Amino acid sequence: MSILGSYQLPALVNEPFTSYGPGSPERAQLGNAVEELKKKSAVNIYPNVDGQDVHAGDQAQQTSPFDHKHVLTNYHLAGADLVQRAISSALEAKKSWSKSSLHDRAAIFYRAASLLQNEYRNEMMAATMLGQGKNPYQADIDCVAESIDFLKIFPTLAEQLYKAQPPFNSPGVWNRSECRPIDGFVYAISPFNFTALAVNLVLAPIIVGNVVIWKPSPGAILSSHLFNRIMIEAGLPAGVLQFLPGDAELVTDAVFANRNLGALHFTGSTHVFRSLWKKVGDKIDFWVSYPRLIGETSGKNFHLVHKTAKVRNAALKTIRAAFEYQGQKCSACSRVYVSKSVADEFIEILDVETGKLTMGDKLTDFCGPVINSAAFERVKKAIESAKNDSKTEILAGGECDDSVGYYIRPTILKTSDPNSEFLKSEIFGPVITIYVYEDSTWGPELFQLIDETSPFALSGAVFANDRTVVIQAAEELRFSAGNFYINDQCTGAMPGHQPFGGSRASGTNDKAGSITLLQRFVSPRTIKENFATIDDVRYPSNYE
Ligand SMILES: NC(=O)c1ccc[n+]([C@@H]2O[C@H](COP(=O)([O-])OP(=O)(O)OC[C@H]3O[C@@H](n4cnc5c(N)ncnc54)[C@H](O)[C@@H]3O)[C@@H](O)[C@H]2O)c1
Ligand SMILES: N[C@@H](CCC=O)C(=O)O
Repeated sequence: MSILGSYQLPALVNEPFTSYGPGSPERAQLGNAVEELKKKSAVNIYPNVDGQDVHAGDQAQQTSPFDHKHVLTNYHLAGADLVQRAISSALEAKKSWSKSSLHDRAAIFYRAASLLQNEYRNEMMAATMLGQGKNPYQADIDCVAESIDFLKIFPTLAEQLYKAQPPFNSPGVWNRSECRPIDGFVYAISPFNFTALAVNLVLAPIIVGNVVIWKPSPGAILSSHLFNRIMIEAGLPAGVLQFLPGDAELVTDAVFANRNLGALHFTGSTHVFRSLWKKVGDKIDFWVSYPRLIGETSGKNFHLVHKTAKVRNAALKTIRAAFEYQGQKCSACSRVYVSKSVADEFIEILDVETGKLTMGDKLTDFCGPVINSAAFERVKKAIESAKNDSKTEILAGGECDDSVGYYIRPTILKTSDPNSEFLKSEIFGPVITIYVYEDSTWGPELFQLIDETSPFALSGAVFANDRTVVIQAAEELRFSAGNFYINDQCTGAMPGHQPFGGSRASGTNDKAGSITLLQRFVSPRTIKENFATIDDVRYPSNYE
């Protein structure tokens, strides 16, 4: 549409969290939606290309981690030919999408936000809860609040990006800058654990005029499919977003067989991102341009508790950070360094309060299952190895039961070895490891230990009342975490509040839902227009 006005985008307002408290109408409505989904027979889901479902050949299933006999979806897998077709028509769709106005794109995003806020809220909540193993609170902050925030914030961020213009103009000259989408198409690969992260992965490129080939996670097919439907209903033109569930390697190899890859937008584990980086690097002469590689990956996030900390506050927030959503947040706290002077009190609170956490599939349960059998076996193996480690004791939890769902009790380990494997590697489950430090080691020795024990640098927190201590930790741990918290848990970053991402082995730190992320998806063009004419080739300095 022609723009015959200087439009202003609506002011940003965060989507509030819903309480789902006892007796609330929203709890009742959600309960109905969950029961309805439980009773429903498995939904057939297909790759969606140009807005149309494509009945592909092979199939797979998404089961509920609460009950692995409950098949939520039978989904069809995209083959290599379909991937090529999807890329070709996405590139065709890009011809008009890249020229559309930001306001028209924004209107689609706002419409999608409204659909998610209203018509689709409970369906999306049920899909995220049963599909990804979340309770109402964890699902709400993810598939409703954070997803809507992404839908609303991206147009505003794109507007800010577009507004950045060259500050200098010589007399008679007008310099302009335009944010073209990048060459080719964007390939987005999403993780299972956050519906909102899939939203971020596909929408960041789209708002600035790119087209996206999306391979959703097998652990989040239902919620991903629903989000794709919402975007279609909101008016996203056919071909701009191609939804391609399928075998991860097959789809990726088919995508990487096309020379027009403009960017990889990935969220998931470090080892997968590294393997993808290598594949792209190995074919550097093949690509039309230099594919941009954007990845937010794993973490080994810390809480550092000083002797001046409010101990109960630190312990309770540690429980939330470690065990909410069964520790399956990339930001989850998985190692705690606690001062010897307060360690007994801290551990006692941790132990007592963790023991009270309920686990199951009721709406009121605090903990649920881990996502699948592979995750269950991985976490169980880590707990087994803790049992056999002479320097590690299990203070709480450790019980694993996959008879119905993939349940693992929140587990607290304590190690006397500052270089323990349990302080280094990501387990990605409800397991936390405590290391008690001597108060005398506070300072460079302790900071170096925290900084260098693990290769990751995603999130971390310091708990202390003494301001000099807070300042010292914030300074000395500057490169140990991309998201740093003071007297708060190291999870729960919100778009527009605490843009999220980490460096080192944790990723390229482009920050989900931020202007720095959008910058990765534009290829600026500078335009200089000169209103003056010349009639002599020489400059004054050329005259004798
Ligand atoms: N830093 C962040 O913002 C962030 C956010 C969420 C999750 N994570 C990380 O993600 C991990 C958990 O998520 P996950 O289990 O979905 O991760 P994952 O790496 O197993 O899978 C992520 C995506 O990659 C795909 N994939 C897997 N193997 C592939 C291959 N060989 N080629 C191409 N694609 C492949 C999967 O199908 C999925 O879509 C954890 O390590 C967590 O820390 C990081
Ligand atoms: N924004 C979320 C990201 C979690 C990643 O899996 C958090 O900070 O907890």
